[in-house]
Amino acid sequence: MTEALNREYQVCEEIGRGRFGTVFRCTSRISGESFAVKSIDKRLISGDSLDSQCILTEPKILQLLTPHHNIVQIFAVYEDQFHLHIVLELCDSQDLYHRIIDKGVFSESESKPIVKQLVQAISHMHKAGVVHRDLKPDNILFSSEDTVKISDFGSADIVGGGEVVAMRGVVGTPYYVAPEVLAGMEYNEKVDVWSCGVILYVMLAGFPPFYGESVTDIFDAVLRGNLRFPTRAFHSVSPLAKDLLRRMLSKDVSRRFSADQVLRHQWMQ
Ligand SMILES: Nc1ncnc2c1ncn2[C@@H]1O[C@H](COP(=O)(O)OP(=O)(O)OP(=O)(O)O)[C@@H](O)[C@H]1O
Repeated sequence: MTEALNREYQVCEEIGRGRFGTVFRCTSRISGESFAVKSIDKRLISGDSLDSQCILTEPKILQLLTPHHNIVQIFAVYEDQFHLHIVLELCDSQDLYHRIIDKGVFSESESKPIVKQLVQAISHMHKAGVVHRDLKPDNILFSSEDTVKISDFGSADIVGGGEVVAMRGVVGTPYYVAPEVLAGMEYNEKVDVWSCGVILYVMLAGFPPFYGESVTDIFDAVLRGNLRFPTRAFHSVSPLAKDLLRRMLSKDVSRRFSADQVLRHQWMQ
């Protein structure tokens, strides 16, 4: 562990592991307050790879976006020859992925406050020219029972000075990734609205809108983008919720809602 980190924080138990690092709970030696610290061993990542760009992108983007009530706050970065330590707001309430597994299905009134906070954070990101590109329930953390915090900006990118322009490159997770990304086309910030639409659908239905037995089948289903609302899962879902889902999951990017349009939709009121 980097000496400077140890001087300021007492590093405690491991709370998670990702592709690039291990996350520990830590406490400030001054205030006694708890935080999370994501520690990356730079020796495990080859110098000029895409992965090494990812680890440096995350603190840079978090610094750009902080503070926002629904984005994990960054407090400090410590770097030495071998390690990068990112001190973050501690989000120790169950993440959305595990909530979905435990609950199965959310009612509209249960999903609304979660999705609203999510879209408020997405709108803030997009205004700053940041596209997350990997929104999925595993990256939606909670700092308390009902406060959403978007995390894991390792796949995010900054595009233009607050102006989001066209991007390329396949980034994301099969069920949640937008069709234009898979098609290898240029894409923009609306890929995050698509992913958020998939998240809302999964919460209301208990299963994803575009499904397949293998990764290739999932990709094919996403590319077809044939949105259905099976009666067994949607019989009690309101027409307004379905209307919003259609607008968030529009294959035609120009017709797909922006984050601000989603926030203004009647279902959100
Ligand atoms: N601020 C935080 N507070 C509490 N737990 C966190 C925090 N950030 C991350 N974690 C936990 O640590 C785990 C690893 O997080 P990390 O961001 O390194 O990777 P990841 O989300 O699994 O994504 P990837 O491997 O795609 O980068 C997460 O699954 C989460 O459970």
